[in-house]
Amino acid sequence: MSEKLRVGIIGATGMVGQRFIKILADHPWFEIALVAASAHSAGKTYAEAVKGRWKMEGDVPEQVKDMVLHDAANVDEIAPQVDFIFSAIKLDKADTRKLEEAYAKAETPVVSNNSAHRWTPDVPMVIPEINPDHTDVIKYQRERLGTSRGFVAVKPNCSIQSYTPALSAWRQFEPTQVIATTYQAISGAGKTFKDWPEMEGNVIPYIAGEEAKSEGEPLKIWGHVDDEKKAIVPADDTVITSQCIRVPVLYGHTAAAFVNFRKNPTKQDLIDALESYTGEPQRLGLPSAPKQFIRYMTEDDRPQVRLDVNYEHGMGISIGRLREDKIFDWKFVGLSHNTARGAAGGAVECAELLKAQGYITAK
Ligand SMILES: NC(=O)C1=CN([C@@H]2O[C@H](COP(=O)(O)OP(=O)(O)OC[C@H]3O[C@@H](n4cnc5c(N)ncnc54)[C@H](OP(=O)(O)O)[C@@H]3O)[C@@H](O)[C@H]2O)C=CC1
Ligand SMILES: N[C@@H](CC(=O)OP(=O)(O)O)C(=O)O
Repeated sequence: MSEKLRVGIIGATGMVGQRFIKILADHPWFEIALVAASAHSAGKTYAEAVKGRWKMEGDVPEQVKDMVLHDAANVDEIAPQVDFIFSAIKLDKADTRKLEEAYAKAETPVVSNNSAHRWTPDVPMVIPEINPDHTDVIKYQRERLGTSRGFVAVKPNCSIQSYTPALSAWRQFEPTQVIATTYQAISGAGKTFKDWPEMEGNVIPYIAGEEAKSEGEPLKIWGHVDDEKKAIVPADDTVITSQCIRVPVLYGHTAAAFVNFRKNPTKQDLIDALESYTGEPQRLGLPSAPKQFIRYMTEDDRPQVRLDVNYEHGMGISIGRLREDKIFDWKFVGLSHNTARGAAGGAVECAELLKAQGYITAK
């Protein structure tokens, strides 16, 4: 590859924005051309803006330290300077939808972490290993927006990524009912223990809006592009119910899940399906693709957050404790990294897929 694509990060100063900076500091296809955040940060250098709130391991990467932050609202100023945008802004949903579409209409594709557009019917919500074909809907979105290259694509909520990959590997056995309880890290709320000391030794049984996302988003991911409706139609053959709990962990969302199937897989069928599950990112050799998307751990006390969260650089999913249940058919535990696979890493892999498919190009 000769030239890297120029990427702008909006919301670059937050927890997810910082993870984007870390991942993209040394990316073979993309280079950080511009950083933006709220009007409050605009005009500061990146290093000044994150002073005292840099939450990543290691120092702020050299190449962004002296970059001057833009106000993300200045679409006309930002769009001409970049080939595409990663969005990690935290704004209310209506404003986010408007801002992300403004970039798309300025012919600048947006790959977003924000939940605002997840249920826009012609916006693909992509886990590249699972539903890479959903990007087919982009042609209909471009038709609606009147663009030739601009569009919005999103990655799903972080907590679903600890159980949805396993259920996706098991779609062939026709899962009908699922209970998923998630144990979510505080970085999911953009926080560390320093910012949120009440979380030390504590458990909070409420994360606003999370249960609806946990129950609904996998269905869109398992849906299909309907050419008549020019939209993604969610699957309706699985019902998920969930409870989402905040726990005193910095990185790593764990899920304890129960599942009923229409078919009758054995334990070995289920393990084989996990271990052999592979997708477009592996086939295409995308730079962020884990070699092994899902691993099965046989030890009784795994996966553990401390030992396993960074599996495949935080891009792999660890599953364990698969066993028969008295009420449901099977139960298991899953773990994923919420700011890597679950946020910035998942979005970067999605952008790599979009580039490989020809949707993101140099301007
Ligand atoms: N943390 C996680 O694990 C996950 C987060 N997400 C989503 O990613 C997004 C970012 O989350 P997170 O990084 O945790 O949030 P943070 O609160 O850590 O960061 C928010 C970012 O948004 C910027 N921002 C705030 N107000 C505005 C504004 N008016 N205009 C432009 N930018 C603004 C902030 O800039 P400034 O510094 O100037 O205030 C900052 O860069 C959210 O939508 C979140 O729901 C998705 C999956 C997982
Ligand atoms: N709500 C998640 C993080 C998040 O931002 O989710 P979403 O991308 O769906 O808004 C958590 O607190 O762990």
